[in-house]
Amino acid sequence: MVKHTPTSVVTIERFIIEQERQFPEATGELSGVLYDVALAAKMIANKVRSAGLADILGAEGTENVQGEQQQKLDVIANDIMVKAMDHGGRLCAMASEEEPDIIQIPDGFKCGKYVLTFDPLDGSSNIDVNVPVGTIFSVMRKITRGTRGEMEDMLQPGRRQVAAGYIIYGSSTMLVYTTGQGAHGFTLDPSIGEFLLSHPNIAIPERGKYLSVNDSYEQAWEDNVKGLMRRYRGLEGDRAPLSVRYVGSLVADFHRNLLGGGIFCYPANTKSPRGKLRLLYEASPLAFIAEQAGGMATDGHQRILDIQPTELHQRTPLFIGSKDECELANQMLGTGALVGAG
Ligand SMILES: O=P(O)(O)OC[C@H]1O[C@](O)(COP(=O)(O)O)[C@@H](O)[C@@H]1O
Ligand SMILES: [Mg+2]
Ligand SMILES: [Mg+2]
Repeated sequence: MVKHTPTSVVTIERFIIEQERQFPEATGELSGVLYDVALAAKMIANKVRSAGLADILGAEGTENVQGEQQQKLDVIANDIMVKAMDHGGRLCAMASEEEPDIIQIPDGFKCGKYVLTFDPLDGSSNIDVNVPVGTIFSVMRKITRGTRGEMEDMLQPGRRQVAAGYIIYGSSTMLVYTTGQGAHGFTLDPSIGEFLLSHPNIAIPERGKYLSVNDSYEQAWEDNVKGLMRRYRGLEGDRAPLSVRYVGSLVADFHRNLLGGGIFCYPANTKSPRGKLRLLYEASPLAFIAEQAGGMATDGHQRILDIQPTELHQRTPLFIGSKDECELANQMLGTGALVGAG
């Protein structure tokens, strides 16, 4: 792989090609999928940036399959993703947080060998208050015969992902992705409209600094979860307390912890016994990134990437980020017993 100096100007397209060259058998189809995602990201970034001026804030007045009120930008971002991805001839089907069923490739367009699942706009509750939001995506290879995408192609464990990533629409727009060769970050240079390599080979600190959790659910947590949070906060055992940071946009909380070290937790609670976050297009893609950056992702009992999905919109408890904090989660939740100090 070409070594880039901090000053070399590397567009995401060039970086994707260099990665592809590592695989002589590569056809370029996966690279094509990543180009299309980068294009969709620029178009969504444009909408998010001027949302306040364009009357696209607020609720759409419709509900999605999760029973959530859809925001106008949820629907706009979903449309942009579908329209950017459905005619390139690389995908055979898609699935989105905002659509109940599999999104088939329209008749007349060529079907390809990949499936894409995505969360078009993550952090919807933060759209109207100008707090960072994101987009999350995951790519897997088609495993069934025939041209059309089937449920079986979607319901694959995360370890089968061939690519995954997210875009954060924050003070700058960044795209972070992996194809299993490390996790790399690109910053959108608005003056030229290009994603440029800014964070090659991201490595998450082994021991975290931040704890991201919505503890307004504390009353609804199991005792072992409460015990775990007391450990993270240094209220029990001899760990230094983590500093609490919670934006309420998974992508933004994850991104901070990926760069600065920390753990994002969305445990199950009596109201949401399977947690809130969706396995296929939130937990699995971020788990692939976390592991490629030297971190971990677990539901407290097993590796997120080993969970066999059974439903398109299934949820999972999520503990993701620095290795040290994730291992403590496994220790304390896996056995359910309160583990000794430290
Ligand atoms: O308000 P809560 O319960 O803390 O949930 C916040 C979580 O819900 C989400 O907004 C769910 O994602 P969507 O906005 O894509 O539905 C996450 O981004 C975030 O981490
Ligand atoms: Mg989301
Ligand atoms: Mg969403």
